[in-house]
Amino acid sequence: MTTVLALNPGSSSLKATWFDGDDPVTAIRVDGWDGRTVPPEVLWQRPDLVAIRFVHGGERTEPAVLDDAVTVELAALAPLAPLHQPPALRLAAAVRQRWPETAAVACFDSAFHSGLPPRARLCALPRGLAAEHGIRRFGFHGLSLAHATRRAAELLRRPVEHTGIIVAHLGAGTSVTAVEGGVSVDTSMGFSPSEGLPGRTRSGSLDPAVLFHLLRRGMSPGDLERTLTTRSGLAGLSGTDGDTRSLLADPSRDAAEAVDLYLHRVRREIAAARASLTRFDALVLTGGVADHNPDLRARVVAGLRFLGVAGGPEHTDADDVVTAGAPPVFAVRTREDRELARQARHATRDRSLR
Ligand SMILES: Nc1ncnc2c1ncn2[C@@H]1O[C@H](COP(=O)(O)OP(=O)(O)O)[C@@H](O)[C@H]1O
Ligand SMILES: CC(=O)OP(=O)(O)O
Ligand SMILES: [Mg+2]
Repeated sequence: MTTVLALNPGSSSLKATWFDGDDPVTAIRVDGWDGRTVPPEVLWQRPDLVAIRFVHGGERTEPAVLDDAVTVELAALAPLAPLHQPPALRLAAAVRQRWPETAAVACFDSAFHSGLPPRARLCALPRGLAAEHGIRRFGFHGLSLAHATRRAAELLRRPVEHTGIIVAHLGAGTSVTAVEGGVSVDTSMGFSPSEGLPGRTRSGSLDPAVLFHLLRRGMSPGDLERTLTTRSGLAGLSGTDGDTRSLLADPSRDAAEAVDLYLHRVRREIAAARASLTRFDALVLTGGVADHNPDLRARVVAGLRFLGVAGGPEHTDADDVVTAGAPPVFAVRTREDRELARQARHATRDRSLR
């Protein structure tokens, strides 16, 4: 049986899970990971195969076995995912150095969105300019979405081809995606994981005039990028570290306003996603916030009665919570690790390397 190490460098944590076949045997989570040093416990035991989450795969639609050429290609995308791509590249370098004989597979968040239709993929810029600079919308959180979509179809007891769902991934990064027939048809993150909803430290979408204004007032492009990616979002609004646990424990008005804005923006994005679907069979909530905080889940759902979503009786199904309604709400536990292991096994199934 193949052992797989699944590595998920998120913007607020590093998660590692060892699988024996399909079964997770050990998992560790390093909260507040600095993205620079690779903690030794993450590389404690050599697996047969390593799967590494890269949020940005550019135009790639499938996982790729990491070699020098793929690494150079992924490094070129670092400016489009500054919180994620450099740490993932460091992790990949450490893995390849430690276990040069072991295949390491890059699995991409963006690949789940490779079927976005033009209306969701294009940016409303001059076409020539967008083409010259490779500007288009990609979408992220795809490994989480792939698992959530599969699980939602199981819970609906229907083939995935006959489902229309909205998935809100509520983690340190926040996104909402409309998935029809198992395919992403629209999503709130775009060219980079900075578009759309505010995150723990990311501003999310802003009027572009805010950027011109700050640049004209003397802020450098580098400072602007750092401010919008590491000092904004829930952290910037509240003066805390932006973790929902810190926000909910903070009695200040700023923290309460940050939570209110977050919930409002998540609901607004869910309502917008409904316009991208021809059918709406379930709302799926996933990501660290949804996994750990039933109260915040209920507060998102409480404002969505106009979509037919309502807080009804709940039951658990394996790791997940089903709230009855038409459509129902599924709190699907985030399992990017399972998806990583699945994709890496699939990508290397014909290789003698394993
Ligand atoms: N026990 C918990 N209670 C409430 N919120 C939590 C808890 N654990 C994690 N979270 C929330 O989940 C967020 C992290 O989500 P996660 O999806 O793990 O992020 P990432 O993958 O980007 O590191 C934290 O910022 C925090 O807001
Ligand atoms: C894409 C993204 O924002 O990921 P995470 O929530 O893991 O930081
Ligand atoms: Mg994450």
